[in-house]
Amino acid sequence: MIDVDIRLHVQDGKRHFDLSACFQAEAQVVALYGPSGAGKSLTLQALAGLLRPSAGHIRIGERTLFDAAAGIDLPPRQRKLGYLFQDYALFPHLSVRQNVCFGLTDWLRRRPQAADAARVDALLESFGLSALADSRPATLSGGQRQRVALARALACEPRALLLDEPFAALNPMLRTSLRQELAQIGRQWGIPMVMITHDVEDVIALADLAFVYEAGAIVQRIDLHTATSQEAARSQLDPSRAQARTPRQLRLRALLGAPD
Ligand SMILES: Nc1ncnc2c1ncn2[C@@H]1O[C@H](COP(=O)(O)OP(=O)(O)OP(=O)(O)O)[C@@H](O)[C@H]1O
Repeated sequence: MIDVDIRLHVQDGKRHFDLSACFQAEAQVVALYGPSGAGKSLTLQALAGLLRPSAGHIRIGERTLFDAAAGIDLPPRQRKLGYLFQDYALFPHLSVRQNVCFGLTDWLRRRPQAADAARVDALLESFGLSALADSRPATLSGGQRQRVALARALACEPRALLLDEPFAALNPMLRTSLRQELAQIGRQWGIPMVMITHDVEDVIALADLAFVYEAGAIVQRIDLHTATSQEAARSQLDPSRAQARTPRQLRLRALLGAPD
């Protein structure tokens, strides 16, 4: 269960932005969807503990990560969340294995402990990265880089994964296959995910629940499963509807305000 109710103000000189985001979700994959500049990334940064809201609370499962009234504000590391940045933010001078290990080591302890090293090996194996373990990010394809970033985000055994536009850096052909991969990873690891996206197809392919953002607020909640069954019934009643997209896709695209 993810329970978010936050107010946040950011300012840069004369430019400022107010966010008021409130959502509750009991779902494997939650999408934050909406136009550029609507406040999705600020929400994700607040969840991760990189930005401090002025009011409200953030709870994931039994844990309170932030509660302004109770004076609770866990530092990012203690929040136990994996963060996948839009451009993956891999360290160019480190190998694939060192990138995946990064959160498990520090300046004093440069090598992971045996149990951590075994988990990293298992992660590299399950992400198909073992043969690339000693390679640098610059020599990898976009899909391989995404997998390294995901493996790194999972290495610390997070309670939830935060994904900022996980497919933005990929070409359209790769997007389709990596959406399926990400869905499989979510099921396999049983980790809830909060995903930012601009792309309706990401929402349709992956999300259980979507929250639509507009100008710093959430204006709509869409349950993708309910939408699917309603549309299935509708298409049986009216099979003459457009063929180019499935009825489910059309219904969801309409809900999300996407062009046909
Ligand atoms: N530190 C800051 N100071 C002032 N304004 C900021 C700051 N950080 C973000 N903003 C503004 O807040 C608004 C929301 O930003 P945010 O990054 O959350 O949007 P977004 O919905 O994630 O957009 P995108 O989909 O393009 O990433 C934007 O107009 C942005 O310019």
